[in-house]
Amino acid sequence: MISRIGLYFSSKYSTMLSLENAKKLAASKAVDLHVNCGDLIGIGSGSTVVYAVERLSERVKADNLRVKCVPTSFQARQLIVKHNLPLTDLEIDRELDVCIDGADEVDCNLNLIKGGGGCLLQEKIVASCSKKLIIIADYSKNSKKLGDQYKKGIPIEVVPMAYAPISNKIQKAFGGVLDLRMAVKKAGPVVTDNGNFILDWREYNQDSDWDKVNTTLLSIPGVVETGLFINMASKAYFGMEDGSVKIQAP
Ligand SMILES: O=C(CO)[C@H](O)[C@H](O)COP(=O)(O)O
Repeated sequence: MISRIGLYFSSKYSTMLSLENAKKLAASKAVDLHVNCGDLIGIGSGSTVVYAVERLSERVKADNLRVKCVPTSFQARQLIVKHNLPLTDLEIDRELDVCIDGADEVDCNLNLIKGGGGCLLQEKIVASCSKKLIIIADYSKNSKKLGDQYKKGIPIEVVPMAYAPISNKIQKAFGGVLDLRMAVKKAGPVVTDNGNFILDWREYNQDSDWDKVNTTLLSIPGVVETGLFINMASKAYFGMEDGSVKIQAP
């Protein structure tokens, strides 16, 4: 089901909305509609989540909203701390009301590619402990099939010593190309918050049964988690170029 929440910006924004403004629009709308006083919230990772935390912080100050936040990454933890929001974890709070997170791509069935920022493992754990996963994104993330928009590949977090045989196994089972994600401003590969490597899987079959593929990938020894979030999202909010918010629900 897809719906639109009217035009929020008048003449001032009559030109096309930038990606940053679209992210902000989606993030604010999702926080306003899905966060209630007393909630335990999972805080996702990435550039769109920055706007969600800013909106949360505004509501805490303006409306005396009481919330506690569980981060999905080092970046998310820093955001929570920067905005003086109460920090908690899954040892203390095991079931969360809502998790708000970004995505690299959202298909027409609300299946997601995540992990472009390398934080997929903790994101998936926190989302799995939340009653609902709300996705916030700009219009460029909205697609029909996984791979239509996001061309960098499906991120797969792996134990470092196993990255080469895992690449071979995936290539043999499903085809495509696997790249070991390399760091920028550091020699060698990206090392995740959990001390693992990331393989980005490109040129896969876009018509795959993603649930099955995900299960098969997870059965390979050394695969820690995949960036395929299948049947996990409750709703996605997209900030659109025309200043509206598109809501996608199952
Ligand atoms: O999965 C993620 C990080 O690992 C992010 O949610 C995803 O990459 C989207 O990020 P952004 O909001 O910057 O577009």
